[in-house]
Amino acid sequence: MRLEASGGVPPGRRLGHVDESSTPHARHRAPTAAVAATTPRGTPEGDGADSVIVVRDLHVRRARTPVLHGLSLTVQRGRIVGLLGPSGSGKTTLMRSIVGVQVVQSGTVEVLGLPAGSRELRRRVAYVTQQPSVYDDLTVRQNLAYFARVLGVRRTKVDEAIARTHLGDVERRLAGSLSGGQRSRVSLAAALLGDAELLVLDEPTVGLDPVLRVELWELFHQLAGEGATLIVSSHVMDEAKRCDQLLLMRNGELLADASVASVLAATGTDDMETAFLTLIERATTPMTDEETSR
Ligand SMILES: Nc1ncnc2c1ncn2[C@@H]1O[C@H](COP(=O)(O)OP(=O)(O)OP(=O)(O)O)[C@@H](O)[C@H]1O
Repeated sequence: MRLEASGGVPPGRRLGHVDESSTPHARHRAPTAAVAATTPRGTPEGDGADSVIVVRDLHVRRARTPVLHGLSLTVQRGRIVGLLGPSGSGKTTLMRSIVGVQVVQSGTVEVLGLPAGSRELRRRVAYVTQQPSVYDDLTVRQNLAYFARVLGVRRTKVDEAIARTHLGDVERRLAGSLSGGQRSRVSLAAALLGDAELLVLDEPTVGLDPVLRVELWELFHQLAGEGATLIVSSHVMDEAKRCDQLLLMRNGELLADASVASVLAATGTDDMETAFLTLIERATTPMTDEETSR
């Protein structure tokens, strides 16, 4: 995971990966299986004071290939939003668009009432990428003390972040000597230093044992209880059940934007993995004669 936007993108890191082309592309057919209980797709409620993220008709290309095909969604304050989908479905690209480091082809992304990537959002939005962003030759504590200084926050925030991410046992170890899961937690701890209003976390539980996974989800719920909004991507379907809102993605489209209960009810199952597979199956079922003759 790499900390990109808590207190700004690290020096030397280019903003807005320029990988779009201006060539228009054909609009994809909306999946027939879309579940939209939270917000009807295509009609985000952008005016509500509690909308932290409003995405409208977002199209993104990467290396000239269309990756996001007209996504629209709204996220309300204090929610934990699970961003789920197979590898390559566009989760990271959507997250990058939300934190404002992705050039978009068309559409709009508003975060906390401002265009994504606005300077004013730098301290209000924290982004933890899949690649840990830590200095290997500094200890855990030194890493966090450094980021605290960059952000201009009190040193006590370092203790708080270490405690919240359960890094106390390794705080004096060099980051380079830690396991992948521990290094990821250092990145997460750095993201917590600034009390960001929106936390965008790309696969934060990868490489964690089941106990730590549960503890991390407890932390996410505490943060949401304190008013933060969290976008958490994951491949692990049972983690979806811990979220308030699910965004299920496939091939750059939203198969569902709904609560867990709605997704399960719409697919007639109790199991999130089966629900997701059902949605995929419905989305890929060829249209019937009846539908095409309309
Ligand atoms: N830098 C890049 N240049 C070109 N194409 C890219 C780049 N990064 C991602 N892509 C492509 O964009 C699509 C979406 O990728 P993205 O990383 O957003 O998916 P993802 O759902 O986050 O995948 P994963 O779960 O494996 O991280 C994929 O087809 C991927 O190959």
